[in-house]
Amino acid sequence: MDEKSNPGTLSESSECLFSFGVIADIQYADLDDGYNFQGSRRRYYRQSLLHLQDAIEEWNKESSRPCCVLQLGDVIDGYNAQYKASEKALELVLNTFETLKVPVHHTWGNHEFYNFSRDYLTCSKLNTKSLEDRIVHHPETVPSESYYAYHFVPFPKFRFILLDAYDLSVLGVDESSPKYQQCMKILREHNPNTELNSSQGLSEPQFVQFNGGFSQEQLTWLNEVLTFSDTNQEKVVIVSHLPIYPEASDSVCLAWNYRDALTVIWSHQCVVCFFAGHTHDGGYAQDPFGVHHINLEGIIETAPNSQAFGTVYVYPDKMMLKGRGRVPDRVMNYKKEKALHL
Ligand SMILES: Nc1ncnc2c1ncn2[C@@H]1O[C@H](COP(=O)(O)OP(=O)(O)O)[C@@H](O)[C@H]1O
Repeated sequence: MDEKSNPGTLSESSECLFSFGVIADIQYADLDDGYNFQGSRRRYYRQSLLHLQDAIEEWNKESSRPCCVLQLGDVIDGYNAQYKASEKALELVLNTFETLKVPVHHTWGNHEFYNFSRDYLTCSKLNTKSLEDRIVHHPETVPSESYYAYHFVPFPKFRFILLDAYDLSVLGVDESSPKYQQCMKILREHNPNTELNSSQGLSEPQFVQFNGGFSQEQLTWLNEVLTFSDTNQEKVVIVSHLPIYPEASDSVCLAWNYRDALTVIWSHQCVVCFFAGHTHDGGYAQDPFGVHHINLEGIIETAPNSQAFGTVYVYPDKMMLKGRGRVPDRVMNYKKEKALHL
């Protein structure tokens, strides 16, 4: 399904319940324009901050303000580390987010780990876990401190889950730690290349250093939250920096163990959609279980005369993404027998 429609003009059978904003791969740096590794896509490092300002301005003036914004990771570019500008760049971006009149939920991507350690991020304003929801009498739905993931309820019967796609990763972890050794072992088992960022010759091209995956512990937690949501007839939106569905993404950009995440999600009814960043090109596919996978176009590769963000309008029977600039509109119907009865 790849319908285009305008939530503003579509004749609605029911009213919009609430909305939320989405934005990905800002990758700000105080640098002249450059290119991606392949040299095929221009990157607008300074412009990215102006794109963010523009998005915030639009969200702030929407007649019915979004409940929150989901920032899908890679908020500043890895180049900042090279120029010892990481903290300054982060401060600029976070100061810009301060002008947003609704809460922002930050996801962590590879560029966060090029600039900062996991410990640093945990103590930074990029850790928005304080916005999490705690379900009373359900300790199994409380995430462990060993990964950065949480869930929250922006509107009754709708649960949002932020996943940590770098829970298994060699990025951001101390090289002397057992976790680093374990993750390097996984990576080397799947990638014999000297340059671990290269996917050349790999049967599973997602096993590159700039990706990561989900630990069994995190997947078990996800399963518990989805079980609760199924039982309570909630609708669920999942967010991760890395995509998990091959038909919506470049195969190199997928999470290492994307199949494990899909297996968990597919064993539940409640998941409506899965938002990811990382690819910059954008992508969409609905999987055989009816879950909509959206890879959002990245701000960093968005020309000054365009835009790349969206607002998702939530209805009792569907969600509608209204894209701005190079983000297309999408209609995401709920699984037929599972329309929400309010
Ligand atoms: N095929 C490759 N071979 C070697 N290094 C690569 C390759 N592709 C990407 N890299 C490196 O991996 C890192 C992440 O790549 P990049 O395209 O910048 O990721 P992102 O899309 O997240 O910005 C960069 O340091 C880049 O130089």
